[in-house]
Amino acid sequence: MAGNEVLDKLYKIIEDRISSQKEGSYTVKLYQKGKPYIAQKVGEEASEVIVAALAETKERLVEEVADLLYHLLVLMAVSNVKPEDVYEELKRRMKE
Ligand SMILES: N=c1c2ncn([C@@H]3O[C@H](COP(=O)(O)OP(=O)(O)OP(=O)(O)O)[C@@H](O)[C@H]3O)c2ncn1[C@@H]1O[C@H](COP(=O)(O)O)[C@@H](O)[C@H]1O
Repeated sequence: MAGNEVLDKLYKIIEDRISSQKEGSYTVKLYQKGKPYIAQKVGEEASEVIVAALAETKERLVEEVADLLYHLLVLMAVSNVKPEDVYEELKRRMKE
């Protein structure tokens, strides 16, 4: 899988978890706690990215960015925002 396909694939898995309510899924656990809780998790993960960027190793930063991206995708999924919506907005802004 090409690197740029990973977020799309993860988003689809997240959508599947939410629709199937798969047992033992962390995504389902987040979904059941509701959007305010998921939004709060995004804030916490963003703070952890900041700490890692300023005071920890590159490896920790990579892990924290991955945590943030995952939680952001869950928040997008429960808000019915697709990755394509974000890609379109980024393309619209893009200056070359
Ligand atoms: N990419 C991720 C991913 N990144 C981070 N996390 C989870 O995010 C949590 C972050 O840790 P925290 O300490 O902040 O949270 P916690 O204490 O475990 O839980 P809280 O009670 O605080 O919510 C960990 O439990 C990680 O396992 C993820 N959980 C799932 N995925 C992927 O999402 C897909 C669906 O996973 P499931 O829903 O678990 O099947 C799969 O492809 C997974 O690989």
